[in-house]
Amino acid sequence: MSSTRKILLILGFLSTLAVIALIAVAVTQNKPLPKNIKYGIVLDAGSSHTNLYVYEWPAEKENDTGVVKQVEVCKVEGPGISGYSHATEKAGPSLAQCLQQAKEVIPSTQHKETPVYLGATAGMRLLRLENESAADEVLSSVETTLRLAPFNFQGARIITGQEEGAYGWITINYLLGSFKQSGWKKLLHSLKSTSETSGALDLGGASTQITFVSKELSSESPENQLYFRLYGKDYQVYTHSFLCYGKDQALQQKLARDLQTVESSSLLDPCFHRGYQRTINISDFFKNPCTSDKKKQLPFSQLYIEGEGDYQKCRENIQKLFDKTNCPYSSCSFNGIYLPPLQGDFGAFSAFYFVMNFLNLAGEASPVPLNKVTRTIESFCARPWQEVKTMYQNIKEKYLSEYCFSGAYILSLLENGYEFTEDNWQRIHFLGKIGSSDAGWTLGYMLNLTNMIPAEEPAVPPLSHGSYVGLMVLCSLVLVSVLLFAWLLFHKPKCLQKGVV
Ligand SMILES: Nc1nc2c(ncn2[C@@H]2O[C@H](COP(=O)(O)OP(=O)(O)OP(=O)(O)O)[C@@H](O)[C@H]2O)c(=O)[nH]1
Ligand SMILES: [Ca+2]
Repeated sequence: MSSTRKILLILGFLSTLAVIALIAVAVTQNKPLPKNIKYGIVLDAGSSHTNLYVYEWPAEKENDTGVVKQVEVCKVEGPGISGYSHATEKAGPSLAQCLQQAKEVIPSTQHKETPVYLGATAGMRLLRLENESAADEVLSSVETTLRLAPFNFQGARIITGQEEGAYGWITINYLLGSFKQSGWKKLLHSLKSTSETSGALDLGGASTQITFVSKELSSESPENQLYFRLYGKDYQVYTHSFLCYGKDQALQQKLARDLQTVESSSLLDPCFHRGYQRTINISDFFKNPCTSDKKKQLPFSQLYIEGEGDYQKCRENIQKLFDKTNCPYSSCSFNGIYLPPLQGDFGAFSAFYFVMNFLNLAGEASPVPLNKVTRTIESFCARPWQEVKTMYQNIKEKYLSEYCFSGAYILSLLENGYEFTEDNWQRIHFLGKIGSSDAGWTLGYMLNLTNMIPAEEPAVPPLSHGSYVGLMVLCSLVLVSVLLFAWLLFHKPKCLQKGVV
């Protein structure tokens, strides 16, 4: 064997060895590391009920956007915690069953390090206004129960309407991936310049929130203004929470107004179906801070409501809840509250979604035009109660009987309250979940309290580790081939010379 051939063989052998070594490195480097999962628990103590959420995320990716996922939701049996004002010691124990469920979902080795937060919203804000000591007792009862659970208790408090709006906005934009894109996606997005955030519309039982980024946000109303720096970008956000404008309290407000003009103990209500009947107790009715300013002495203790099923009349009736007469700012929604011009897309969740989804108007594929929405609600309201009840036998009567009112209320709030028009109505997206996570304030609350949203963008290499190793292997292969080719070209071995091969 000639010496050139020997060298060629050795070179070939070495290159093969190098390639094998590189592939081995690539494979071992990319072996999935043992999963290190972290968990967090948030209890949403709403006015109508409490939900317990369990979230999980990979420990090493804590600061990436979109990595925290909801893995469990547990609906607490019975009323919201504010419903325990007459038996405050029972508020905490009502959470036991859902805490047990959380214990089963989260591996026991992780219990001690899993943070648990409870945030109470409008129901407790109202109870605090009505009876502060009862509200304190309810909170200390839930705190006692949560401290006894094996998790890392981080607090139980009433959150403000501003926080509720802000965290709802953070949740949906975190889940939609509006805050940050990494690697190639970021480049694509910067080319298309589509890194806009979505506004958030939340309709609860006792309050409703509107939150969105506004370019024209002036300093007219500082209490409606929020500034965030998230992943290296500044956001100027408008938010407002209307206490007493959640759908249950809006109905109470409407009935309080109706009671001002009733002449007998029976009332014909256009917002309920024909043939529907309901009785309400007057004695407690005006204790509620949402109705107390309409307090009136009445010669009867019970009010008999009978449905009339008239959408137009119902809308007119509801419209009176939105006072548009005075506005001390450049523009207002209602009741003299500042509202800058509406901007961008909106995600509408909780009761906005429950109601529109029931009426097949959530338009998951493409938004349903406003005139079709109106027609559908109008014809739903006109259906007799017996027919509705027979058709939807497995829906709770409380929910079913109120879809007509709720549909009309949602349209009033959005059209008359916030002044959405036929055009920008199409920018409202009714959504219950984004991926596996419910839309709501809880995820944003946890992300904030666990410092999982950095103010500055973490320095992330443009390529993932896998792509980096792959690219290195590819480059090395190309380099070896080029070297071999060059060597063959300049030192043409005898075996390759004409006549020899
Ligand atoms: N149709 C229907 N209504 C629901 C459902 N869950 C809750 N609701 C009702 O929808 C309204 C809003 O519910 P939530 O968003 O849970 O309200 P909440 O958090 O208890 O109330 P806030 O403290 O004001 O936020 C209430 O009137 C509930 O009774 C559901 O699954 N279907
Ligand atoms: Ca809520």
